[in-house]
Amino acid sequence: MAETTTFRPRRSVLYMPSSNERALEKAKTLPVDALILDLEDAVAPDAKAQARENAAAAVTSGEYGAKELTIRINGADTEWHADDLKAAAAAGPAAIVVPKVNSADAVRTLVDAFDAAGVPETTALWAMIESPYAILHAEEIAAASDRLTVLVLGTNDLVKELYVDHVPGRTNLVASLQLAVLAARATGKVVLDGVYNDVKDVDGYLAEVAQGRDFGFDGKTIIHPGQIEGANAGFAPSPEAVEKAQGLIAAWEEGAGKGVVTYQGKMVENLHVESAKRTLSIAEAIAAL
Ligand SMILES: CC(C)(COP(=O)(O)OP(=O)(O)OC[C@H]1O[C@@H](n2cnc3c(N)ncnc32)[C@H](O)[C@@H]1OP(=O)(O)O)[C@@H](O)C(=O)NCCC(=O)NCCSC(=O)C[C@H](O)C(=O)O
Ligand SMILES: [Mg+2]
Repeated sequence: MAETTTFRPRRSVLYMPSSNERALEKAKTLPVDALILDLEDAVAPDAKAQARENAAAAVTSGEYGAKELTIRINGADTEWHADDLKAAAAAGPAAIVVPKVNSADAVRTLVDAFDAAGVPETTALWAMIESPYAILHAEEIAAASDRLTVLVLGTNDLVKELYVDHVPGRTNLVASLQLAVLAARATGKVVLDGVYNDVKDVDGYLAEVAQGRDFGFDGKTIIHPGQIEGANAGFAPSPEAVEKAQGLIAAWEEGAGKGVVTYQGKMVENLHVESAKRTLSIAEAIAAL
């Protein structure tokens, strides 16, 4: 289940309350890379059972095209966790998203629980990193199992646990975001940025998308259809970046055998060529969607 072998775009990963049947229907046509069918925070306690059924039915419906379908279950310390896991195991989504994963031991316990519940091997574990303790142990969490393929930042819970507010530019989260990206890169995992709550603030949202991309996130979790386009564009290589990557590779190949060439006046070494090739392979994977 290594994520590094085949690249799968996860620019836009949309949460939706699995109790919201209208949203579940609408999502079939939305151009997102992945969906998180939520059973946790977005679903009221008295709607949990129906949401569980809806999420399982969505996963097995075959009506969501190529979108990667995941189910976010309730945390291991809740009364709903066991039933959620059982339903998700039977449905077999691409991944089960588990909130508030705080340690490597918690990952190992979850993987054992997946096996005990009969979760298919094709279903990965996506772990949500959303507490100060989890941030400080993100590398251990990420490395704890091959089954864990994606780290998902939960910035609402993180802000709550840090006793801070959401501020423009996320200056109070910079260290946390960077640690999460470092942990993912050090262990070969995918890492998704947290959500932007103000669904009407387009400028603020796009600034946060750009910030997440610059930090090195692979994509953004989102909460509203209006946020899809910004994430899809922000986490895809721009046409200029693709053109530059092609030119850089061509310049390198023309200077065959030299350890260093220049492109557009700048030094190019093999490591820059590797980055350019990565850019092109991401662009190709997106084009192939
Ligand atoms: C945020 C919302 C409650 C806003 O809902 P609403 O006011 O109904 O939005 P609109 O009227 O603008 O909706 C327009 C149409 O789009 C559909 N819609 C809206 N949201 C979604 C969605 N997420 N997925 C699919 N479709 C959606 C509406 O049904 C309308 O459709 P139509 O009538 O046919 O035109 C709402 O957007 C929402 O509930 N969002 C998801 C909230 C959620 O899942 N939250 C939990 C995860 S966030 C989190 O906490 C992460 C982490 O744990 C952390 O700690 O940070
Ligand atoms: Mg959360």
